[in-house]
Amino acid sequence: MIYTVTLNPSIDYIVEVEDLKLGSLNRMTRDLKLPGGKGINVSRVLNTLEVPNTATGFLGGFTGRYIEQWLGEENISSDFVTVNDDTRINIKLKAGEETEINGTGPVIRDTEAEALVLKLEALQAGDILVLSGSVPPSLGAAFYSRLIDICKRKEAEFVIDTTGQALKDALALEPLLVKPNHHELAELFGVRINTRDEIITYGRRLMELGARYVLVSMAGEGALFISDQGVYYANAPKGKVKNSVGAGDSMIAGFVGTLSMTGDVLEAFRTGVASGSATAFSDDLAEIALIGQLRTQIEIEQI
Ligand SMILES: Nc1ncnc2c1ncn2[C@@H]1O[C@H](COP(=O)(O)OP(=O)(O)OP(=O)(O)O)[C@@H](O)[C@H]1O
Ligand SMILES: O=P(O)(O)OC[C@@]1(O)O[C@H](CO)[C@@H](O)[C@@H]1O
Repeated sequence: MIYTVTLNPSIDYIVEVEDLKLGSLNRMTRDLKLPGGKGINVSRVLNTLEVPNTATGFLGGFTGRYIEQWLGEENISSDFVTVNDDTRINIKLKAGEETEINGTGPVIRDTEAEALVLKLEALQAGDILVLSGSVPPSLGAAFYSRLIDICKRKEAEFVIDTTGQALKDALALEPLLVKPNHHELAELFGVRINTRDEIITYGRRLMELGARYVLVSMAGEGALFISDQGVYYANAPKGKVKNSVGAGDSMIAGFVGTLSMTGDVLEAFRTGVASGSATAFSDDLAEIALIGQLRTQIEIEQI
C-alpha cells in the first residue's frame, strides 16, 4: 500500500487578476479553491491512475473539513489526525506570471503529533510512504526523521520531497526516490547549475548519498532519471500551461504509482513526466485521458 503524508496541507486559493495593481483594489476575473499540500496532490493523482493509496497527515478547522469532504467526494481513502487549529490557505496568484504566497501552517500540539506517529506504526514491509512538503514550524524540522525511522523499522520504503537539511538528513536513510527540480538541486549543493552535465553530476551525488532513484525535473525542459542502471532524459510534451502548481507532485505520483504496479522504472519515468505535464496543462490536477495522450509524445533517451 502507498501512504502519502502531508504534514502541512492547504486550501490552494487560485486567484486570477487581469492586470495586478499593487496598492489598489483589484477584481478577480476567476477564482478556484482546491485541496492542496504536496502529499494530498500525490494521492489525488494516484487515485486518478487507479493506484490504491491512503492520504494522511494533519487537518483542522473549516479548511480541514473542506479538504476532507473533497477527498471523500473523490473516493480517496484518507486517515488524517484532526488538529485544533485551522489548516492554512495558500494563495496562488495568476496575473501573467504565477506568484505563490504559502502560509506557515497551524500549530500542531504534541498529542496531535503523537497520534500521527501512532497511525504510522501500522506500516508493513513493502509499503511505500510518500513524505511531501513543508513541516509546520511547531513540529520541528526533525519530525520527518521520526517518520522515516518507523519506515526503516517496518521495512517499508519511503519517498521524500522536501528541501534543505530535512532532505540532506533523509538521503543517508536510503529513500526510494527523491525529485528535486534543477533549481532545488543547485540550492541543495550551494552551486550554480548551467548545463545538463552539471545536473547529472549533482543528481548522481544524490544517489551516492543514498537515494535509489533520482528524478530531476526541469519544468518545460523535461526531466532526467538517474539510477544505478544509467541516466535517461525525457522531453516534456508541448502544450499550453494553465497551472503548474502540483506538476512536481503529479510527477511523483506517476512515477511511484507505475513503479509499484509494474516494477518497470522507465515506464514509471514516462508516466511521471506525462502526469506532471498533464497537470501543467490543466486548471486542476492531471486527468487520466490527458496523461494517456501525453505519454505517446514522450521520447526517452539514454545518455
Ligand atoms: N511548462 C511545462 N511544459 C510541459 N511540462 C511541464 C511544464 N512545467 C512542468 N511540466 C511537467 O511537470 C514536471 C515537473 O515540473 P517542475 O520541474 O516544474 O517540478 P516542480 O518545480 O517540482 O513543480 P511544482 O513545484 O510547480 O509542483 C516536468 O518534468 C514536466 O514533465
Ligand atoms: O508550503 P509547501 O508545503 O512547501 O508547499 C505547499 C504547496 O505549494 O505545494 C503544493 C504544490 O506542490 C500546493 O498544493 C501547496 O500549496
